[in-house]
Amino acid sequence: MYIDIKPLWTTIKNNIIEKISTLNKTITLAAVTLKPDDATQNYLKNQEKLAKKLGINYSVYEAINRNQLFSILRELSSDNNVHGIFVTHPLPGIEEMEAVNMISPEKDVEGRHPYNMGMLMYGSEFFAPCTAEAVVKILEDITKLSGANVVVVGRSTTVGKPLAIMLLRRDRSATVTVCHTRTRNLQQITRNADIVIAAAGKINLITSDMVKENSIVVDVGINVTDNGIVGDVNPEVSEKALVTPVPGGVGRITTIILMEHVVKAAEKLKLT
Ligand SMILES: NC(=O)C1=CN([C@@H]2O[C@H](COP(=O)(O)OP(=O)(O)OC[C@H]3O[C@@H](n4cnc5c(N)ncnc54)[C@H](OP(=O)(O)O)[C@@H]3O)[C@@H](O)[C@H]2O)C=CC1
Ligand SMILES: Nc1nc(=O)c2c([nH]1)NC[C@@H]1CN(c3ccc(C(=O)N[C@@H](CCC(=O)O)C(=O)O)cc3)C=[N+]21
Repeated sequence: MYIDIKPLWTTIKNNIIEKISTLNKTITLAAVTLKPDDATQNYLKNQEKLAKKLGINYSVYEAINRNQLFSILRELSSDNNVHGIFVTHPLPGIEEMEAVNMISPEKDVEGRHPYNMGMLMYGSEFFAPCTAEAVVKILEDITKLSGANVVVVGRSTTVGKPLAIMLLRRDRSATVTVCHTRTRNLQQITRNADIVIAAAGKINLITSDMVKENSIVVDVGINVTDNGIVGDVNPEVSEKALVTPVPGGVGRITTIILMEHVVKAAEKLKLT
């Protein structure tokens, strides 16, 4: 079966609309990219669509090299009219920590600056990485995490690693296993999981024989094919487990959470 994420999406959207109306000012999100891959281009397109729908001012800045990328990030960080800065991952040929370090932590709506990452380690999730937050919100909506065996496939700094940290937080207390390309016997590990989170970017990585009957499978993958967007989870898994769809799953919640974070940044910046 597939999980319907629409109710969660609508709740977050309504919360955003209410906050925007009380703020009563133009909210601005700036997206910064360099050599965007297909999944990134899809995300930027969806960000633009949603920002427009919510009345959030939105622009994309495409840098052509490292110097230009860094100067754009510095300029946006000191621009009082900009509330949130989003920088795409991957950034080919660029040391990512150096790039995210240029963003003012108060505008770092994806929680990627070392300050916000450090806060996350202490359990403070003011700006948690949006996809990790999306996965946690989806799971908290449908299941009990305490003591659950959760397997995260993928260890990126944007998704897998922060997600593992968030699932470990005392009020969630999942038992977390993180897998990657050097993991041996992935199938054996995922078969024992109550919850599998696929965040690898590999089509059909998770097949039916790899999951337990009636488990939950969260598909984070966004793979662009000639026939549209597909995730990391083979569709046959939905006959055995409860699965989040792609499209219309984690990606949709991620995008609305990004907008929620921009509104939070605008609220906070107003006070300071
Ligand atoms: N739905 C959404 O909102 C979002 C979707 N995405 C999508 O999720 C996917 C992952 O994104 P991201 O984390 O940024 O990607 P990265 O490429 O940065 O990381 C991928 C991770 O998956 C691991 N991996 C890759 N192949 C395998 C495999 N065969 N077996 C086990 N582990 C594997 C890699 O291992 P190793 O470290 O060993 O290389 C790595 O840790 C992409 O498709 C991306 O487009 C990303 C963000 C948000
Ligand atoms: N710093 C950074 N953070 C990210 O979170 C990040 C990134 N870089 N780089 C690229 C990947 C990919 N990604 C997507 C998120 C949502 C959709 C999304 O909402 N997609 C629609 C697809 C709709 C369609 O076009 O069919 C859906 O899933 O319903 C897509 C892709 C975030 N990523």
